[in-house]
Amino acid sequence: MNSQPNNHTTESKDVGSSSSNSSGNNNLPQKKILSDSKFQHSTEPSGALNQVRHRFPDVFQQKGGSYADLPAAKISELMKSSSLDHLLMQNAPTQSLLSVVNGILEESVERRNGEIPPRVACLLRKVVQEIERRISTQQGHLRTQNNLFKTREEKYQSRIRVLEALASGTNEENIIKEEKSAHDSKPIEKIVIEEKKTKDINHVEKTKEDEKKKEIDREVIRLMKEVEDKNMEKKEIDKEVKRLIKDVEEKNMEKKEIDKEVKRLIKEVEEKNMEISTFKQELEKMKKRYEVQCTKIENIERKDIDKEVEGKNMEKREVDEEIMRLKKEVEEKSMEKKEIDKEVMRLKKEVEEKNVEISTMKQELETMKNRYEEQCSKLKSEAEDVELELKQKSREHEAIMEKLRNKVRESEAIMESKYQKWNMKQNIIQKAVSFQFSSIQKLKLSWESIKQDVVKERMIYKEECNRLGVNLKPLVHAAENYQTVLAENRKLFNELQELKGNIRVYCRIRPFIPGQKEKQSIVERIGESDLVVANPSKQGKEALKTFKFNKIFGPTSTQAEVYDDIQDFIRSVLDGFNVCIFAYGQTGSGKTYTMSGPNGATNESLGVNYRALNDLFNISSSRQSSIVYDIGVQIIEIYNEQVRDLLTTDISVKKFGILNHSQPNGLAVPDASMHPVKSTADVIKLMDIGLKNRAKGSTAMNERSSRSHSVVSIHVRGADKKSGSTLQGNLHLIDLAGSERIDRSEVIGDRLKEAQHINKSLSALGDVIFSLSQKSSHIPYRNSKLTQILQSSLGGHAKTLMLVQINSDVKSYSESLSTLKFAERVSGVELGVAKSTKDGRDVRELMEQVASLKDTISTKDEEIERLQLLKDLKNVSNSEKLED
Ligand SMILES: Nc1ncnc2c1ncn2[C@@H]1O[C@H](COP(=O)(O)OP(=O)(O)OP(=O)(O)O)[C@@H](O)[C@H]1O
Repeated sequence: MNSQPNNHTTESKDVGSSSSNSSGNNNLPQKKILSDSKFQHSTEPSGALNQVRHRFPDVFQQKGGSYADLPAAKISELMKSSSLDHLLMQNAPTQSLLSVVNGILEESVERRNGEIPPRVACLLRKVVQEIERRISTQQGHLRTQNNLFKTREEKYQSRIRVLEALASGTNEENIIKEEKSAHDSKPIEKIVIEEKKTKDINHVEKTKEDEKKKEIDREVIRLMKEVEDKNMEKKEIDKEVKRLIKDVEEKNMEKKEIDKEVKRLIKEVEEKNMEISTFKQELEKMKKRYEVQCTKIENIERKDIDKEVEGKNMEKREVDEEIMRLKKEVEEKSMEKKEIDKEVMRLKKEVEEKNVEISTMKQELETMKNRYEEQCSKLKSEAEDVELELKQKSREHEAIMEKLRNKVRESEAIMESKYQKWNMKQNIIQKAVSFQFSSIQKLKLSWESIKQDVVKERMIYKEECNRLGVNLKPLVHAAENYQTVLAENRKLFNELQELKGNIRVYCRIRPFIPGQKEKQSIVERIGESDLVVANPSKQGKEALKTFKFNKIFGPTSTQAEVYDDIQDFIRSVLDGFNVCIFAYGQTGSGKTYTMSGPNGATNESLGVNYRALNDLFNISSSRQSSIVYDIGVQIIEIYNEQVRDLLTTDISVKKFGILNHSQPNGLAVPDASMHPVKSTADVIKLMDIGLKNRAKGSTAMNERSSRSHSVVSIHVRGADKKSGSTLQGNLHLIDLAGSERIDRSEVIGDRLKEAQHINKSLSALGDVIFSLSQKSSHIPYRNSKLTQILQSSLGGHAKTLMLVQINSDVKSYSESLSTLKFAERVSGVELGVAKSTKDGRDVRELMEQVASLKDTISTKDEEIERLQLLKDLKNVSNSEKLED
């Protein structure tokens, strides 16, 4: 029965598809489903089935046209080998079996007048039994399927319950954990603070966790809803299945009845067949008896025979009538059989219809089952997914909970350690507090004693302060006298200057200018204050001539070195002295260089004018606490015995008057413009303007020789802040015109006139200085404009510095010699080395006086500093007292 029919391939495919949808645990039901599918396919007409249906009558016809004619062996062979039995054995479709039965019945009706051979009837019974068996198997399968559905449903229900339990379990677990954590939080204030911190840290994680949980819950609720929907659907499907099963059962009952009817009819047909066969036998016997009678008649007399024949004919007619009757009866039976056949056909049709219905129902059932299975599998996969997800979530939850637990454990440990630390600290603090308490007691006691000491100290301090106040008085007095001391110091300094000589002569030897052809110098030796020049036209000692000045600057001397020795004069100006610095020398000997510096001078090459002004401003600003200075500048030139203002563009003033007697403002040329200056930069600007406006001309000795005397007058007015007294000082910085001899200058006309004026004024200057040094009663100031202007700065307490410039070139020997002689006349007589020697004792005394005064000043300075310190200390203590 297990051997496969032609539709084996289709079945295998069905098996494959159903097995792919079912789980491995359901092998047994799957097999049943497999046989169901077999059954199902057997109901459907297939190619193989039609083949069997068409082939079947041919098989019977080939065997001699009648079933009755077939020998028993042949029928059994047919049954066993190729046809019905084979079909049965091969698990042929039910439709084919029914077709076979139908064919047999039709055959028996058509060919055998309703006579069905008993073997065929037996075969029919087998077929009917097979159909019955299949229906019952189908029924069983349906029941198993139903059970399977129920089992699956239960399984899914249990899974859903597990999922629900899992979901609710996670919630409960979380609630339990939360409760546990809440329970663990003991109401220790410090721990609560710590726990709060931990909770705050975990709060964010918990919120995330809750959100995740809520999401899972929502997913579970959605799935539960889906499961409920599916259950509802399943219930409906179950109801439908039950209804179908009921229908199938009803149909089976109907079929059973039909089968019974078929059986009864078959029985009837068999009985009729038996009757027919009995009748045939009797007919055979009668035939035989007739033949015997015929032969007997032949042997008997013809008459007798005829009579007998007539009788026999009568008998035969009777028999024929009987046969006719029987035939009629057979026809009736045939009619009956036909009716039965019709009934069978109708029943068959009905069975077919029922089968179709059953197959439709089965198909429906199958589709529903498939749908149900699909839904179940989907649900299952979803449930598995959800289960996996839930597992994943629960694992994540577990991990998070583990983390939280670890954190809680860690924080517990930390709290424990902190608690212990706090306990230790508390103990320490308690100890410290008790220790401090005792210390405070001690301190209180000592405080009391200190208080008394402080009172005592205060008394002592007061006394000390009073004493200090008494001591401070002379110091304050001394401090007040400081300015006086300073003034005294200034006075002494100027006295010292005077002792050094109010008219001083410095000699500077110009170096050879780069590019100068002849570099033969007349200077043989340069000392500190003496200079030996050699006459190039003479030899030996005769050629040498020694000149002595206050200071000699060689060709290598820098501008700074020269100014270093001039600086003291500048200080005197701020002390209210008139100072006159002028450069004297032949053209090109470096007068302008020394006084102003070269064109585009740098810091290093700046001349006396700029350095002096810079110092003036520096010193005045250092003294600004005590004296306020106002500085003004005038720049004039004396050209051809005419005074010109170099700082004005106003040409209306043609002649500048010169005041012979010093005015209260100290101005010799009051009409010249006065320019107040605040810084060196201001003065530099003015000097630049003056230099540009200065009259210059070309001489044989210098291409651009200064043809006038330039006088830069700086007028300083100081006001003492404390005393209100004022002082006035003038600084005249004079760049004289070249002192060369007229014959050597090779000038004529205007230039000659210029040179004559220059020489005249220079000799007048020499005369004035000489007269001053001789302390003559008459000083010839009026001989030139230059001496008139410088009158206030040359006589009296004025200080004069003459910078004698020498060009050491051999060619300029005679000019240099006359310059040196002029300077010697001025310095030698005025300084009066001899006079100085004469008054050596007085000078020494004065020098000693100066030294002792300097010592006094330094002592006073120290004392003032000390007093200042004491004063500061007193102030501090007073402020402390006030704070107390
Ligand atoms: N000490 C020095 N070092 C370098 N160069 C110098 C020095 N003295 C003068 N000179 C240069 O010599 C030249 C003449 O100098 P300067 O013009 O100063 O002479 P001067 O006496 O003013 O002439 P003048 O009377 O004709 O105006 C200039 O080129 C100047 O730079």
